Amino acid sequence: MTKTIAILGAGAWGTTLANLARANDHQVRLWSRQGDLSLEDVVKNAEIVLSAISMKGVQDVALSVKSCQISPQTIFVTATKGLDAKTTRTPSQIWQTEFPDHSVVVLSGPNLSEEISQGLPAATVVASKNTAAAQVVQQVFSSGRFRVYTNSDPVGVELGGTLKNVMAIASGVCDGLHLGTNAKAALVTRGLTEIIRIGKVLGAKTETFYGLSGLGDLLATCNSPLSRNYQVGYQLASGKTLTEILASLPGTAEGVNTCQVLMQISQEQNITMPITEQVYRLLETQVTPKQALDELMLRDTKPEYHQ
Ligand SMILES: NC(=O)C1=CN([C@@H]2O[C@H](COP(=O)(O)OP(=O)(O)OC[C@H]3O[C@@H](n4cnc5c(N)ncnc54)[C@H](O)[C@@H]3O)[C@@H](O)[C@H]2O)C=CC1
Ligand SMILES: O=C(CO)COP(=O)(O)O
Repeated sequence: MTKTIAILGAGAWGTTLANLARANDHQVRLWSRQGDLSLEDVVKNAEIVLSAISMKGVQDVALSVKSCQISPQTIFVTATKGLDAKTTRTPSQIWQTEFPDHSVVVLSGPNLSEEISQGLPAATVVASKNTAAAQVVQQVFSSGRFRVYTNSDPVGVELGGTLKNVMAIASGVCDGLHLGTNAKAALVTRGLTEIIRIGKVLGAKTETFYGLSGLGDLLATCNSPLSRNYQVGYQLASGKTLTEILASLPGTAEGVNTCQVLMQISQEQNITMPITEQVYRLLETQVTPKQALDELMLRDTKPEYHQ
């Protein structure tokens, strides 16, 4: 059945998702700060409101939507991969706080928008506490080139997409320094262990991180020059400054902000995050890429798995 869908954020991801929904004959209205349509007009009578806004704009946009006319049945979908700098909340937690009586669905997976725009096949996950709402969103986007799975762990799905961005920066550094395939495999695998350690404390289920939105997105983003986060790391390794890199980067690299928020969480909740800490110190110019590598390689020896 045709749905009326408001998509907020007309960047790379919002535009790609709009095209996927339109290809399935849904009525899509796209909103951006620079566009001609008002937020009020875009969300009016929408059965689904999907946000693909960069993390830094989510709280303000959610508050603006709150002052618009929204049907009680409207499903909110969030596709942002980040953490709020002020509150450390995830985007779905922000939307759910502002709309406590609505269903909120997280959409996240190994989804480099450039490949999807080219019509290449991809899969994703839609996760919600409300299974029926996740199934509605599944139907909206599913097609022969975009396979959509449901999941009942929204925070886990969301954190998989968010935490891997920091590992993608580290992977870019690893490739930029030409450290080889063994080093990359070690980094991504220990990165997953670190993601699971953080994710469990933040309320996610371990098994979610072994799925598309966890391991799947980690593999895609850590291995593709199309990833903006990977590009940040790769170019840092080549000697550019973060300011120079961000000035020429097409779109948002959420891992930079996420890394700062994670350091705050690490201190507050006493979670060990060695890779995240080195990425943070590198972004803050406290270490060089080579020093960050040495710090990780020369940590105390330990069993692979410990409590
Ligand atoms: N591009 C991709 O391949 C994918 C991106 N994502 C996530 O989707 C989100 C958006 O990414 P992209 O579309 O690639 O970024 P982008 O930089 O291309 O677009 C960001 C959009 O957010 C809007 N925006 C930024 N700050 C705002 C504010 N303060 N108020 C209102 N609107 C604001 C911009 O105007 C733009 O429409 C990010 O969290 C990203 O991690 C998720 C999956 C794939
Ligand atoms: O999340 C993404 C792929 O799933 C996009 O990665 P970047 O934001 O690093 O480009």
